[in-house]
Amino acid sequence: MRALKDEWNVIGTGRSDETIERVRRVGAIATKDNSMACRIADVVILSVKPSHLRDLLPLSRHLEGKLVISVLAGVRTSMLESEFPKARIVRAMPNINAIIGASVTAISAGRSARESDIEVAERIFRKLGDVFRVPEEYMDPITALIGSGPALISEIIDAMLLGAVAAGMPRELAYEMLLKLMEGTVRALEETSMHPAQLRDLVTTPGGTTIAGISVMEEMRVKSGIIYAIKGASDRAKELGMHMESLVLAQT
Ligand SMILES: NC(=O)C1=CN([C@@H]2O[C@H](COP(=O)(O)OP(=O)(O)OC[C@H]3O[C@@H](n4cnc5c(N)ncnc54)[C@H](OP(=O)(O)O)[C@@H]3O)[C@@H](O)[C@H]2O)C=CC1
Ligand SMILES: O=C(O)[C@@H]1CCC=N1
Repeated sequence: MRALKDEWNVIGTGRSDETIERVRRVGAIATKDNSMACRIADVVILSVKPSHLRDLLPLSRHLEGKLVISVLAGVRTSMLESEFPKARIVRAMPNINAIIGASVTAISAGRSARESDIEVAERIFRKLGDVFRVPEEYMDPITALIGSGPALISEIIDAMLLGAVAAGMPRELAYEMLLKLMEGTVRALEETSMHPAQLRDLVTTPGGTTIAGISVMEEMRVKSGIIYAIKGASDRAKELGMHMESLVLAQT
């Protein structure tokens, strides 16, 4: 929100005093009145949990002619278009790295959105990092890979840290070196354009330490576990969207 404030007048809403206080702390206008915020705004960003979307449906009457950007996991533009028929819809999936301006955000246009709407969404999310325009059919896997990705990668880093401690390294030293390792590996892949398997093979001396580590990873099915983790998160995004659609249909 702080990054957006440099260029736009930002109003943040919430139901609790804590949220209002958080919005105020970043210097945006804070209110509990969603209707008023929607009436004033040119662009409305929906960022409640998918299960809370139903509470926002009555706002439809204030959204005529507005650009509505939804970051809700799993919720399809077609559904938002049927609930907010007079608004133009763009769907976005950012990630938590937005807190340091390093998000990767995917955006897809709904049928009602104009080119200029997608450009506005791009301008907004570019303030928070990199932006990719994608077909909406990729949004559920992107939610898994990019939206949930920082958590999955943090789990991997945490596991490697524990491994280093188990092998006898002091935690602080291991953590500092581990973060540099992550950064260096990403840069090596980017700058050489090597496939990860090529880089792995360069490190894997016959009969050496790396193959000993990889063998354990294979025995523990770590790689399959990660493949299924991404697939499972993507399936969950799809399930959340379908669940929302059935709840909304049941209500109308
Ligand atoms: N967390 C992440 O990394 C990512 C999340 N997303 C998506 O973003 C959305 C939000 O997720 P997340 O930030 O984790 O969830 P949080 O619960 O942390 O945030 C939701 C916010 O919505 C507010 N809120 C809920 N209901 C209303 C309402 N009726 N009117 C106004 N404000 C309301 C809540 O404040 P209060 O309770 O005070 O009302 C809270 O600040 C989800 O749909 C998720 O799928 C997408 C990408 C990444
Ligand atoms: O866990 C979630 O549902 C949200 C969506 C992407 C990241 N966090």
